[in-house]
This record gives sequence, C-alpha cells and structure tokens, in this order.
Amino acid sequence: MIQIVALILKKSIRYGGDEQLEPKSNHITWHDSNINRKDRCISNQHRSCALWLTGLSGSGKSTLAFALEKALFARKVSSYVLDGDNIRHGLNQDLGFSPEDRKENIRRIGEVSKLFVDAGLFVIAAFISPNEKDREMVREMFEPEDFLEIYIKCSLEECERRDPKGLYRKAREGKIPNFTGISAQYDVPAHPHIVIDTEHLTIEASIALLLEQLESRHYFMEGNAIYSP
Ligand SMILES: Nc1ncnc2c1ncn2[C@@H]1O[C@H](COP(=O)(O)OS(=O)(=O)O)[C@@H](OP(=O)(O)O)[C@H]1O
Ligand SMILES: Nc1ncnc2c1ncn2[C@@H]1O[C@H](COP(=O)(O)OP(=O)(O)O)[C@@H](O)[C@H]1O
Repeated sequence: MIQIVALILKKSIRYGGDEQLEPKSNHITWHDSNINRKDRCISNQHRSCALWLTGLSGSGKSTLAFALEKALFARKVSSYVLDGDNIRHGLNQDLGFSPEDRKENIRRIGEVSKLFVDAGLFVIAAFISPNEKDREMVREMFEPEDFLEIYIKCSLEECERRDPKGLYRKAREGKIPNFTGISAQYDVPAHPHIVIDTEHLTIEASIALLLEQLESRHYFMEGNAIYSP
C-alpha cells in the first residue's frame, strides 16, 4: 500500500497536475553566460521568438514549419524546426502517446524552445500538442512577446482524406491506440495568436500570411529596436 502511494506521489511530482517540476538535486547551481540574449539578437539582426504550431496530424504543421524555416533563411533570419516526428526519433524516443507522455513531450520541447530563444533564434515547434493545459504550460514558460501560438486549422475530415502517412487508416482499423482525433482528444485553441486555415489557403499563401504577421508584430525590426523586452 505504502509503495502504491509512493508511486502515485512520484508520478504526480514528475508530470504534475499544475505543479512545476523541481530539479532532483539541491546541489546544482545556475551559471550565467558572458553573452546575453540581447547581444545575440543584435549580432543576428533580428529578435528571437518561439512559434508554436499546433494542429491535428495531417493538418500541415511539418509542411508549413519547414517552408517557413526556408523563407526565414532566405531573409537571413536564423530559425530551427523542432518537429514532433523527428524529436520522437531522438530526444523523446522514450515517450509514447498517453496523456502523461504527451505532457512530458511538450514540457521538454518547451524547455528546448526556451534555449533556442535565449540563443537569439526563431524556433518553430510543430507538435500536435492536443491538450490546452499542456499548451498553457508552455506558454507560461515564456514572456508574452516571446511566444506565438499558431493554430494550423484543418478539419478532421480533410486530415483523414490527406492521410499523408496512412496513420488515420491504421487508427480506424484499431491498429494505433490513442490516435488524436480518432481515439484521443484535440482541444481546439481558444485564443491562438494566429490561425492558418490549410483547407482554404495554399502553402505559399500560408507562408506569406505568417511572414506578414511576424512583420506586423515587429519581429524583424532592425537596428537598436531589434530587442524589445
Ligand atoms: N497515437 C498517435 N496520435 C497522434 N500522432 C501519432 C500517434 N502515434 C504516432 N503518431 C505520430 O506522431 C506524431 C505526433 O507527435 P507529437 O510529438 O507532435 O504529438 S503530441 O504533441 O505529443 O501529441 C504524428 O505526426 P504528425 O502527423 O506530423 O502530427 C504522427 O506521425
Ligand atoms: N495548404 C496546405 N498547407 C499545408 N499542407 C497542405 C496544404 N494543402 C495540402 N497539404 C498537404 O497536407 C499534408 C500535410 O502533412 P504534414 O505537413 O505532414 O502535416 P502534419 O505535420 O500536421 O501531420 C501534406 O501532404 C501537404 O502537402
């Protein structure tokens, strides 16, 4: 009995309800870098920011993330894509698709995204991130101006029609448990900063809209104004 209670407590500390994770050791010390984020942004000639793409499988997250990375590269804006499928091949290969594992997946990517933003880069994180609470957890890791939630909007019917990896067919056949949209929930973002409707926009139009949004929100400002916080 005591062991069961200890196990439950350990799990709730690891994944949390609302509680923050704490380092496992008290004997660790934070070291500041000699170069701060402002220096890096000035050197890069652009601000840094986390662009968080959320949406159903097949909605177009990866397609748009990599197209945006290319478009930013052409503008000499340094960015890097963190893509769900790719990250699950390495850093998060120990995680599955239970709600707890998805939460840990999103938490780790939030932390990695913070490092990218501190490094003076744009990070484009493309994850289904189906749970509103998990997305909120990530949002709260950042200053408001450093984080944009981008909802890649596409109906389940269209995602299933596209089915680029044949996963919906397998999920319908019962071969993939907890499949988002079929046997696991997707919470539609209540207040995303940007919505990209991939059922009604081409890939090119979506990228143009994203660049326009970043421009109008002053993420490409140059000179002394490039770093606002
Ligand atoms: N059960 C289940 N549900 C949803 N998706 C599944 C599942 N099993 C495997 N896959 C594949 O994993 C990719 C999603 O990984 P993510 O890390 O983005 O998921 S999550 O944010 O933790 O929910 C997802 O990639 P995308 O299609 O690019 O979204 C799938 O290729
Ligand atoms: N407007 C659009 N934006 C993005 N993808 C689109 C669009 N129209 C069709 N597609 C297609 O939909 C599929 C989306 O797959 P993918 O980018 O892997 O989605 P996700 O990463 O969300 O699972 C691709 O085959 C892509 O070519």
